[in-house]
Amino acid sequence: MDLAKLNDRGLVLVGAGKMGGALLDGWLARGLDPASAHVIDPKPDPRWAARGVNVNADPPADPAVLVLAVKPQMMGDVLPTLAAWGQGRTLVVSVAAGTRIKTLESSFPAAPIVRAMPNTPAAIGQGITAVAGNARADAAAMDLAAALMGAVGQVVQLDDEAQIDAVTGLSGSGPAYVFHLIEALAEAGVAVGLPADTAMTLARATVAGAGALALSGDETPAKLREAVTSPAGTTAAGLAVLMDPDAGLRPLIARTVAAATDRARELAQ
Ligand SMILES: NC(=O)c1ccc[n+]([C@@H]2O[C@H](COP(=O)([O-])OP(=O)(O)OC[C@H]3O[C@@H](n4cnc5c(N)ncnc54)[C@H](O)[C@@H]3O)[C@@H](O)[C@H]2O)c1
Ligand code: PRO
Repeated sequence: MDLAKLNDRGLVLVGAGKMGGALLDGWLARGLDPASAHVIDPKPDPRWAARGVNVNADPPADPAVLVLAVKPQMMGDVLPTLAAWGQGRTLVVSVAAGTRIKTLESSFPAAPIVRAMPNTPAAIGQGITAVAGNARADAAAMDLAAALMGAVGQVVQLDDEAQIDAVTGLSGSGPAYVFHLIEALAEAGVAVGLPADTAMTLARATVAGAGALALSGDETPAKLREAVTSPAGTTAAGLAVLMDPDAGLRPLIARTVAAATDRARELAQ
């Protein structure tokens, strides 16, 4: 979408921390006029004001979109202060883990509401967001939400809000798993004899390059893996460890995603 379309009525972002900030970076880079962007945050990063975004000042009475990006634990304090935007003209988008549509509806009973679970690569337009709407979120509202999140990456529409917890465990938290993979690769490179900075350069570029290759064509990850693996070669030796059915990556990642999904369910309110 041309985010310039939001520029007439404005966008209000409540909570411009790591995720809200990543989204705002992405939207500003893709045509949102800083003068139409309004941040409400008690500890705003000075970069927003420096870029011409309105910070804690005179938000519009009926913005096109209200984006909630505070911690789920803060929602109880924050939602009652925002009820004036729940009249139905403003699309409410919450990116919070855990906070259910039902909870949001109690503060915004007349509003179209979309729960969205993005991830931080949105800051460079390479996020992925899953969305689920309430009954008032008609096709136009879902299109607006998909366009908003589509401006900063891919969008997946969910059939059922309950799936958002699993999305949170996979792609919401997932960038952290991948960053940890880079750390682990670099540390392993040092352990086998490389200087730390060289190992980090190699690890970072390997993960980024493999990720880009995985997205670039129709080859499955399995085919791409096989293309790296010469019979009886080095990769086969490494994968014998990594793909061990009991101690390898699969069971570890399964437990990792399950733990994050369980935590999203625990945060439910
Ligand atoms: N960080 C991620 O990768 C990620 C991914 C997907 C979803 N989320 C969701 O995004 C939300 C924010 O997470 P985060 O990681 O950006 O946290 P964060 O702590 O970086 O950001 C939260 C922001 O909210 C602000 N804030 C606190 N109280 C406020 C109030 N009363 N009114 C307005 N703003 C207030 C804080 O100052 C901070 O800037 C969470 O609900 C989280 O579940 C985060
Ligand atoms: N960051 C948030 C958390 O850790 C939600 C997904 C990623 O709770």
